[in-house]
Amino acid sequence: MDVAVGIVAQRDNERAQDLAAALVNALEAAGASAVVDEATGAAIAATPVPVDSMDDRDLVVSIGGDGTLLFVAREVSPVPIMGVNLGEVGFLNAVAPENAVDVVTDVVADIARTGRVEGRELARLRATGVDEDWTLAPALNEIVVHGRRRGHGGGATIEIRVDGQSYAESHADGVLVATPTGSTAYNLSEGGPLVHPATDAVIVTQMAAAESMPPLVVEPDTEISLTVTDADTAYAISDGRNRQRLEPPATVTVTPAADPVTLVGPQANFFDGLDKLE
Ligand SMILES: NC(=O)c1ccc[n+]([C@@H]2O[C@H](COP(=O)([O-])OP(=O)(O)OC[C@H]3O[C@@H](n4cnc5c(N)ncnc54)[C@H](O)[C@@H]3O)[C@@H](O)[C@H]2O)c1
Ligand SMILES: Nc1ncnc2c1ncn2[C@@H]1O[C@H](COP(=O)(O)OP(=O)(O)OP(=O)(O)O)[C@@H](O)[C@H]1O
Repeated sequence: MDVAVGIVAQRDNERAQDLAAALVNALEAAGASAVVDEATGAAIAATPVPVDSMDDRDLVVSIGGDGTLLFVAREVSPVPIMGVNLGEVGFLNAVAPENAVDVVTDVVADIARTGRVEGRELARLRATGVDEDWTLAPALNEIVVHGRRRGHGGGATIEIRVDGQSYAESHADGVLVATPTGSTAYNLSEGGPLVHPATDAVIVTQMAAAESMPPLVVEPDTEISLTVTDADTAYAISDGRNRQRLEPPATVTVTPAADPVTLVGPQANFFDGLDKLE
């Protein structure tokens, strides 16, 4: 089959753009078609398309840091994604830049031969408003519910219910519901546990709670509900970017999202990656 690839390079990053240009050349030489995001298309000789229109591609390559991959996942999933790491941490991006051309052309040759893409499915979380009509973009890392702002005077009282049973209720900066993927991100900074990526789980971590309970790990099909009171304003936020303003009292329900993210390419060694975290 003719394989169609999309490439998204971190904006304003010349190294990412140079690598995108090298990938376009290698893919076209191998008989595949390649398009790039619009910002990259303005900098290199390649066909630019909006990132959200890459959902018709067989594979999308994200060149940048974890933030770029989270952005690409939001725009193109369920299309399989390969992450090339140009960032500092790069937990989600297993491919080193010097290997990118070889790894991408090998994967594209496999897709051409088999018509299939091999990848690992990463679960996401879905947050919806109870009695309010909104749903956030699915979260690959975490859903955070917090008060007006982080820090003194900005918190709220948040009750956490797990499949209908009350687990904790406290004044806090917020509460974080994370996937195993997100365990190494914001969850870790707030004292939540590391969860190995092969584990199916959802993590619930309070943020600077006055009366804290230990972080809780539950099985993925659990319904977590967060009821916010004692604040004029609060927010529900998916992966740090997609946010919904709440007018407390308000309840947010967090459940498994229907579509996972499919990550293609070699899997980063989890324990080696931990050295990169602060
Ligand atoms: N105090 C904190 O640790 C904190 C605060 C806000 C957001 N975040 C994280 O940033 C994410 C949004 O990313 P962004 O790029 O838009 O914001 P950003 O640019 O502020 O990135 C924050 C940092 O989180 C790292 N990161 C993201 N996902 C990770 C993961 N799964 N494992 C390990 N590190 C990871 C990134 O490499 C970056 O260094 C959110 O999902 C949240 O997890 C962390
Ligand atoms: N090609 C692009 N087109 C549009 N938006 C982009 C593009 N590349 C990056 N972005 C925006 O930039 C954000 C992430 O990039 P950012 O530079 O903040 O972090 P990063 O990829 O984690 O890199 P680093 O590790 O260097 O911080 C995305 O959420 C997205 O909004």
